Amino acid sequence: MDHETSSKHSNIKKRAKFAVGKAVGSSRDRFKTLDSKKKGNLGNFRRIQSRRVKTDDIVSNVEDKFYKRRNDGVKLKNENASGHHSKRVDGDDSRSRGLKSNYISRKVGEFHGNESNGFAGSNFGSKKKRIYANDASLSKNRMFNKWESQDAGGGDRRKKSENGENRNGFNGFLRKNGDAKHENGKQLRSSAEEHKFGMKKLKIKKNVADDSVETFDRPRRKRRLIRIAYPYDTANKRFDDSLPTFDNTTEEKKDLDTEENNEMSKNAQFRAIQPSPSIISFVNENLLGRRREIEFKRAGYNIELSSPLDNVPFSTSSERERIEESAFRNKLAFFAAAKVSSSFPAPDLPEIAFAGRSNVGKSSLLNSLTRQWGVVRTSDKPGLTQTINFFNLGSKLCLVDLPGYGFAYAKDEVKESWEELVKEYVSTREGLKRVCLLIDTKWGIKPRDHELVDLMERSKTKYQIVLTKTDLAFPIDVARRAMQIEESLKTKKSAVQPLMMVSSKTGAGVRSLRTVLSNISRFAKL
Ligand SMILES: Nc1nc2c(ncn2[C@@H]2O[C@H](COP(=O)(O)OP(=O)(O)OP(=O)(O)O)[C@@H](O)[C@H]2O)c(=O)[nH]1
Ligand SMILES: [Mg+2]
Repeated sequence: MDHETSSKHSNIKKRAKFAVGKAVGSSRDRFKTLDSKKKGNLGNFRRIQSRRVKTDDIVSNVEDKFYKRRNDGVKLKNENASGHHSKRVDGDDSRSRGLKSNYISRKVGEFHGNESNGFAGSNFGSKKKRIYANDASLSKNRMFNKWESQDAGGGDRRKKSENGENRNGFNGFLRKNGDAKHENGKQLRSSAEEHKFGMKKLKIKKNVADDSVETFDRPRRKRRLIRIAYPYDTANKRFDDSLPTFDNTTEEKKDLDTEENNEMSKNAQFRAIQPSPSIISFVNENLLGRRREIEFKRAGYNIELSSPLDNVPFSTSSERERIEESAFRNKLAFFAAAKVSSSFPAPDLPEIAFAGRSNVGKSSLLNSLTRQWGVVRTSDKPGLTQTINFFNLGSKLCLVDLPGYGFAYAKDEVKESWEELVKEYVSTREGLKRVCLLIDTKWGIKPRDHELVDLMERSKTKYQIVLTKTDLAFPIDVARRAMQIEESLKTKKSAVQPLMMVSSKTGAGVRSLRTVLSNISRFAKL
């Protein structure tokens, strides 16, 4: 018996050396000596390290049980052997770690309801088995399946013969495993709860099952937060005069329904508009509306230039970007900004103002008309221009960029103050020769636009409608919108014909607008 036990321990020693000492200690040392190229497989080293940590934890968990069992004289009576073992377990060298690992595996087996079959989870077999044993805490059910397939081998036979208590053998393990799984399930749940409430994870060392806590230490995947820069998608949103409310009262729902129906009928009405042939031909000749680049190329425009349609087609490099209107060849220079009417500069030059809802493209149009990109600041966020900005175009003309009204990211009081300022400017400003009222082609005239139109009618300020962002609508819709607005302003006396259609992006219609505006400066009398 003694002989058998001592031979068993020498066997343990050998296998420990091979299994863990070699795998953990030696490879780690070797890793240290490797050069950076060979360290490529860092993942392997880490895996080995983590396995080692688990092993050490489990050893401290089961140490007491091991010595208790041994001292009870179940099988291990040999003084030498016990002394040898205690030395090994307390020791810190790789060999003792290997032994610990073996013993732990066996204990894990016990934990899985195989108390009588002490070697059920033993790693005396292949290296693979040792890994499974350590993996036990990762997934009890999975481990069961692995053991079921592996323990059918020679390792099981040895357990039966060596352990006197092993009366149930492998079948016993199978029978009891169901209960064990139930227990483990509970423990896993409790561990998960601990983790959930942020409690200390590795605090109970005596319970082997608590090693499962480690399995939850893996960093959880962070939930992806989708941030929306603005509360509403400004690109596709029809800007109403007020922000939509989200109250779920039935009355408001009804109102929304009726509004929606109205909106639908408005769309249907819009689609029913038959544009006049002159408008359609103007749209097609100026390549207005959403078009493919190939059309621009065929027409001889260089699409690599900004606002390509504002260039001379088939031009040589010396001709390109030539502005035919002399007034617009001058340098655009900012010279005043006003928040209140008292700070308006003296009206020395004929002025052309650009009014419209926020984000309609007023500032962009100024840049596009003068071909001086970046002089006037633009943004896709409504409400960038917050003061009345005055720009000199040489000594010929003054271009005025007004703050937008309607939808803007600003406080209501602030927006109201802008609107009041704009109204005051357009109705009282001396030297104001024309207001270009910019309307987004996609959305058409809105109530706030009508308000301004009425005001300019009362104050007899000349205004001209300019459809913007035509490149975002189909050509036929551009023509429809132009037709619709012309019809609605037929009776207005201060409205100047023709209605203009432009795109600051493609440059379509910009040249026509430039011609109209330079004529104003030419014939203006101050
Ligand atoms: N596709 C397209 N986008 C345009 C056009 N004109 C302007 N934009 C875009 O519309 C956005 C608003 O342009 P702005 O010129 O800043 O508009 P704004 O009317 O001055 O706005 P506020 O200063 O807020 O009143 C910017 O992102 C521009 O790039 C156009 O003709 N076509
Ligand atoms: Mg602006």
